Amino acid sequence: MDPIIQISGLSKTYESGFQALKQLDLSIRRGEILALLGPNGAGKTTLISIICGLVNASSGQVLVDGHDTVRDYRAARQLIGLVPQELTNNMFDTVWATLKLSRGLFGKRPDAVHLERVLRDLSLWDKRDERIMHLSGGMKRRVLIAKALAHEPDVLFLDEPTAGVDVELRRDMWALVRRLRDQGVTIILTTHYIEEAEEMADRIGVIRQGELMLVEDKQVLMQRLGSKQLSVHLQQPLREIPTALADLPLSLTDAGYQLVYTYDAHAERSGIATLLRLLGDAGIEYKDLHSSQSSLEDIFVELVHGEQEPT
Ligand SMILES: Nc1ncnc2c1ncn2[C@@H]1O[C@H](COP(=O)(O)OP(=O)(O)OP(=O)(O)O)[C@@H](O)[C@H]1O
Repeated sequence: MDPIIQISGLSKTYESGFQALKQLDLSIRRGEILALLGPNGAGKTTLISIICGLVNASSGQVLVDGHDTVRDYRAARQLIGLVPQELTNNMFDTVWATLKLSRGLFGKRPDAVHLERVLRDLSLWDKRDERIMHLSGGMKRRVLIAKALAHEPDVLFLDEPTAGVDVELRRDMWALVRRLRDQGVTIILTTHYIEEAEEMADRIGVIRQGELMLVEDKQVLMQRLGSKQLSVHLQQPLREIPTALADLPLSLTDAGYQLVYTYDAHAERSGIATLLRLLGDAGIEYKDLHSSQSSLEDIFVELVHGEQEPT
């Protein structure tokens, strides 16, 4: 793995005493699309704000392409484009002036060709001479994205990019994100929408109460989703899985009273008939059989709402 961002032991306690991030470690791969899922207040915006140098961490370190975001702030920040949740444009400026200024702030030489491309990609070219205050809400959000791309960042953060936007803008944004990824830009997006993570991401991370509960390749997660489980509740507990069953994908739980068999939900043969025959041959009796299939939604709900911390 070639990480572009390395986060280690990152914690944040706000002045109120609230701990928003707890010892978070994460490596973000160069060129990937990483979706960070999590409920309201999980710490996603805090994490992004620390990486972008807008909020100070209480402890821990963030390196962006090897540059420490505190000691080497300018070099690190220059590599990053941030599309925040809230509108932060100067309403009196024109679209073109906003982009030009933003590019200049990052010390990049003027490049009208690049800015034109960005504006055309976001269907904003016709609006380039308009003052931002005269644009619709959707157009203002497009300007936020254009502004984040004006200095040609290597990493783009999108904080809940599609919350409350219409279908057309959502589709345009997804297409743009894919194009940027094809150009080698690393993209991190936060979202509440599981479908968005499924549709867009190479990897999915789940944050809950300031902790990274899981970060996994989407394909691996989807494979796990494609698997089904059959639970066999036994009459008598087993101390271990008998040798006759050793080749099957089985695990023993519930103090030896339950055998869990995992199989591919889409396979032609589940192998259940073989399992039951082998159980019979080995003289293992069971009371009950129960099958289940999990979805990304289940995994997410379980992770996020699973064990609530005592309040
Ligand atoms: N400046 C602050 N002072 C005190 N607490 C804060 C501050 N900013 C955020 N918090 C708290 O930190 C927690 C994490 O907030 P954060 O905005 O990072 O969550 P989030 O995952 O981005 O949520 P959302 O999905 O709602 O945007 C929340 O409980 C929030 O109330």
